[in-house]
Amino acid sequence: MPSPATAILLCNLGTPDAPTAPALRRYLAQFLSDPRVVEIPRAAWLPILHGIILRTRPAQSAAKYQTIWTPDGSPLAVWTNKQAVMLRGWLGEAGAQVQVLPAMRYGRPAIGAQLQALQAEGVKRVLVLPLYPQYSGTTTASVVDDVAAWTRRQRHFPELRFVNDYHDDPGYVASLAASVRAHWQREGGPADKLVMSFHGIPERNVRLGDPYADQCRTTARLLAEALGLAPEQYQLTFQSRFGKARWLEPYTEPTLVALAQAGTRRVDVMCPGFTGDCLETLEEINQEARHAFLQAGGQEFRYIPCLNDSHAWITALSRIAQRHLAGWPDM
Ligand SMILES: C=CC1=C(C)c2cc3[nH]c(cc4nc(cc5[nH]c(cc1n2)c(C)c5CCC(=O)O)C(CCC(=O)O)=C4C)c(C)c3C=C
Ligand SMILES: [Fe+2]
Ligand SMILES: [Fe+2]
Repeated sequence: MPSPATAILLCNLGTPDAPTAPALRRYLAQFLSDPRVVEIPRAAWLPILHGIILRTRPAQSAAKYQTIWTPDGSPLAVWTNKQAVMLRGWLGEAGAQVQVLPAMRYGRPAIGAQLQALQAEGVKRVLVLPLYPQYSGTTTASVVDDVAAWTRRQRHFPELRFVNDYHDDPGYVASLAASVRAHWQREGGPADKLVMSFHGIPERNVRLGDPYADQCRTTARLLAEALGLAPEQYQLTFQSRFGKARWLEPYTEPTLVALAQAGTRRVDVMCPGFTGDCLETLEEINQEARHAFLQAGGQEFRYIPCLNDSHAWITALSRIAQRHLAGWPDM
């Protein structure tokens, strides 16, 4: 059978090739020299990046990756690859003949290399679908920049469409709600509080017009409504602060410590902005934040896994894709 003329590029952040300092240095150098991620002027930032950060952080981060690495590689890559395979299967069952390739903004497989492979196969149309439900200039726009860096080098490129966000998509919210209900069923009921931790960004980006914070708040509200939670039963927080500037607040770990100190005994903790488990969820939340909560007097820290390969999520993702593929031939 000839390969389909339409493809989806399922884009994620990317991850190092190995949990080692040299692999982390390559990955972090690419990530942190993206002007979408660090907006400090190049002339000031690059000496700090190469002279300070890339001398110390690679070894520290490698040690963290070692604690979550699997026999099949980095969890972020494992889940992204599995989601791509499942999405293709789901769309095929729905009668849409599409190729689905995973692609990473940093590291491999690179977005440009995957677009080149699709072009070589004769693909005529590509839907770029980032695995970020909430739009941010730091993530979604950076994927678009990378696609544009490839089109700039092509004389003739496929027709392109981009998904900006799906933070309020009913299927996405329902799949999150289903994951929480399944967790409550396993645990015998809800904890005292549900903490929804999203990746942070600098507060300045939001002041300058990045819609990310609003979209996180909307996702959290819709999820709470789907679960029938009153405002005092859940809390939205932001994690993974990087650097000294002010980031979106409240910060996840200090909030968990404050909750424990104020007498909250049991927490359910989830990361709705991450569609697959990765370093930020498995290490920063399920190891570091857990430790901080228990050290501060909390009794039980119950981590709720990301959507990963849940059927409700792949169904939601295939519906999001189908909506954006509508009107193209063979859909
Ligand atoms: C989900 C959305 C994400 C946003 C928004 C985001 C912004 C952002 N991140 C950094 C710095 C780092 N992030 C790192 C890891 C990382 N970040 C995301 C997602 C978002 N980042 C994911 C999925 C991951 C995990 C990757 C994995 O391999 O599992 C890291 C690397 C790890 C480390 O050394 O700590 C850095 C650095 C900034 C500066 C930023 C916004 C400005
Ligand atoms: Fe990040
Ligand atoms: Fe982190």
